Amino acid sequence: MGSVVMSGVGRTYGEGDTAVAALRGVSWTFGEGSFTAVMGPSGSGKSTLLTCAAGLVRPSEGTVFLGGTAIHALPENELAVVRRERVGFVFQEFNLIPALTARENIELPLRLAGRPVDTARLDRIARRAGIHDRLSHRPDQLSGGQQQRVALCRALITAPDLVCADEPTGALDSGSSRQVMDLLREAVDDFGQTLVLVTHDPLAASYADRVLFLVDGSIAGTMDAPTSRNVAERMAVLAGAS
Ligand SMILES: Nc1ncnc2c1ncn2[C@@H]1O[C@H](COP(=O)(O)OP(=O)(O)OP(=O)(O)O)[C@@H](O)[C@H]1O
Repeated sequence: MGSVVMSGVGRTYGEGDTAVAALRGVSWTFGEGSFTAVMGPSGSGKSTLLTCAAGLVRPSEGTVFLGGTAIHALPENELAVVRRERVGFVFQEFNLIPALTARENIELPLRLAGRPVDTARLDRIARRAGIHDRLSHRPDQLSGGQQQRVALCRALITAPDLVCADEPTGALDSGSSRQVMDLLREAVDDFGQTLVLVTHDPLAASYADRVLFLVDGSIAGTMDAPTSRNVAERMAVLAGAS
């Protein structure tokens, strides 16, 4: 059920003379258990695509099915539950709660949903993330890379239909970035998660099964089995054309 099917999705911000068409008629299926990187020039609509897929932003037109649920048509209160319980988010700024320990941060989505904490699953995920010996630390006692790995554990703890990662390595050095990207790849390969990654970094994109290129709010092409070199070359072509 962890697929996202978008059909004819458009999103316009503002009205009249100041209206900006951020997405224009995008149709795409993020298959269950797939890892897709979304790339494109600044302002091409990457974050808007991700937030429409996750139910954070409502499309102006078109339909979005998340794990079989028509989220474009849900009332706000039901959409909030979908976001909380069926989508995991990882952002550039780790967005951990400073007063909570790493373990409490990871447990938070389950507690908010009134669901029991599966301690064995939490420990397994934390061990895979290499933070099992840091679970009683608060975020300010952790490195940036460790904080991002805690954030990723928090995104995975509910076994969501979709994991959204928006520039998750943007604030990390190359070593920490590699650890986070390895972990995202494992979330797909070993936990069967469906993952959509927005990134400007060709190296990060090379971890995906496929890259989706956006230009001016439309799909401008795809690349399967990407390498960082091939992605960088395509991005240079797109930047020249846009
Ligand atoms: N809340 C908003 N209000 C008005 N315009 C917006 C809003 N969010 C995005 N836009 C506009 O929509 C277009 C697409 O933005 P979006 O953030 O989706 O692009 P992006 O490819 O993720 O950009 P970047 O790589 O710079 O983060 C841009 O022109 C942006 O200015």
